[in-house]
Amino acid sequence: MEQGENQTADNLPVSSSGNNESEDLPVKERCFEQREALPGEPRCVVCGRYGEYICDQTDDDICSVECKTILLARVAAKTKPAVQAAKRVNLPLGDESICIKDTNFPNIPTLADNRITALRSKLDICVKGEAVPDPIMCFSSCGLHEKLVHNLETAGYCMPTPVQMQVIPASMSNRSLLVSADTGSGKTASFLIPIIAHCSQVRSQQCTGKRGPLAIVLSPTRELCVQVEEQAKVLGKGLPFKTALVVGGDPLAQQIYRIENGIELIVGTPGRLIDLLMKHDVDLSDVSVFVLDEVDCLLQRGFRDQAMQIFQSLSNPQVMMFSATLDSEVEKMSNSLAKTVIRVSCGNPSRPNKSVKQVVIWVESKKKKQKIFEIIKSKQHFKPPAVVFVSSRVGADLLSEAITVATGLKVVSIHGEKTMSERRESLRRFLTGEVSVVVSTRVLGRGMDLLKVRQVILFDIPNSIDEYIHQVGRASRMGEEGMAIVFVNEEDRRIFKELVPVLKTAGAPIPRELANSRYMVGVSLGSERKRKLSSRSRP
Ligand SMILES: Nc1ncnc2c1ncn2[C@@H]1O[C@H](COP(=O)(O)OP(=O)(O)OP(=O)(O)O)[C@@H](O)[C@H]1O
Repeated sequence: MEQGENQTADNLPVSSSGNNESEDLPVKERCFEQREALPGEPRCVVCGRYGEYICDQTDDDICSVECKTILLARVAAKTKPAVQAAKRVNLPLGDESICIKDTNFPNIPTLADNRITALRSKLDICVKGEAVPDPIMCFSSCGLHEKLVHNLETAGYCMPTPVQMQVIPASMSNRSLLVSADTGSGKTASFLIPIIAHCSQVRSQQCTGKRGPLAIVLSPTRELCVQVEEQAKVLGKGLPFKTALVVGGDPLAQQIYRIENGIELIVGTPGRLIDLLMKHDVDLSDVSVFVLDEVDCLLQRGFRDQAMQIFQSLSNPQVMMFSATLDSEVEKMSNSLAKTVIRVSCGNPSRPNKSVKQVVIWVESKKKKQKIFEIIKSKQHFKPPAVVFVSSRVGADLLSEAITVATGLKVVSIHGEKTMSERRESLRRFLTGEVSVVVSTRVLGRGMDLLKVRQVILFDIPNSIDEYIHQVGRASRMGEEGMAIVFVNEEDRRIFKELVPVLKTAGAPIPRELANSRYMVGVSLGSERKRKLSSRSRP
């Protein structure tokens, strides 16, 4: 140990040089307790904050016990031959061959800051915040456990998507994040990978047998929770990583039993999680990661109070918030969850996915059924499996029956009034190809990864442009081409002013009745240009 260092908890030497005040203060346990580095001060090699301490095993500057643990895990992972830390990869856009800049792998050639900026710009990544970690170009570059890298490969994740490139290193530096990225761009794995890495690392270093949850993911719908939990299980296979699904409609007792038996991650809807926490004493003191998936929805009235209540029962967690649609209102509200966030924006969020062709048809309400029957009967226009979105639960049941009668096809409906087992069964039948059409309320509108679906029909256009963007997004995953057929008539006038500019930007034909509608007065390309500029100026 160097002279002038104090031995402290966890064998972390505290440098006393130049900072007499810190001598009496305890070593920072968590990264977020540390302040940002001032110009010229040492920076933590893991998170970039003030590097107040020196890691005795590596001689690197670090900010806290937490970052020391991460650093040592990375060093250990680096020495394992199976983890290829310095793999050369081609940029997905362009023909440049570059390596990852990772301050924790000093032997890897790094990119200069201006090239990092160019790389972000090429990948359509915008960031805002202090000392934002550089993007990674391959999964193995951030010291992930060998098994996790293997699981990613098995799942077919050869390289990270742009949102993953930026979010994974930022999240692994324990920074809170507000992320917007296109529908179907891989946001789920961008928070699951760091969660799995964190949980398995904590467990492998833990001496006690205590296994209270370490992370919570909140999602607005049961179906989305089921999907996220399933993906978490796939990616965390073979690691000390267990999950609990906490959603309404499933027996509460089973959920409590599972948590009591030791898990790492809870995936749940706000209502059921609150219910569980009120009725049962779940120890959340070890939860250090809190994810709000579809954050704009979770911060809307109806969910907001519950989400905040859950947040308040945690002690200073790292908060990660995601959606394809974020506006300034959500940004403001997100400040009450995390004070200093990194803002990441990838692709073209708050716009319908470019890979989905939008076909808007003006149809009077009484003719809508006839129109959808025609489409479904047409070999040229019907591209099953297809999701039909409607606005009401009764409407979903009636329309699914009507389609079956008119076309002879097997159709199921999914909405919030059905039991959980009915919803699961209908989704199973749809996903396995047993039925080719599902009629759903907005329950399937957000986040659902309906892999083979390339066609959605918005029988009833939703009330907000954000829900529109999410529903249209079900027709494409990872840039695959899809189609959204949208029925519109004067009853949908509340959305006209937002819809038309969105269609114009996408180059989608606008029905004459919509373009000439008296509810369109005052909407011009000028206002659209303003909107584009303001969204571009956002991070
Ligand atoms: N790195 C990757 N390589 C290959 N496939 C990936 C990768 N990351 C994610 N995927 C797949 O891409 C699909 C879309 O991912 P995901 O559902 O996370 O999108 P999303 O951004 O959350 O979309 P939405 O906003 O609609 O919820 C999924 O099928 C997922 O398994």
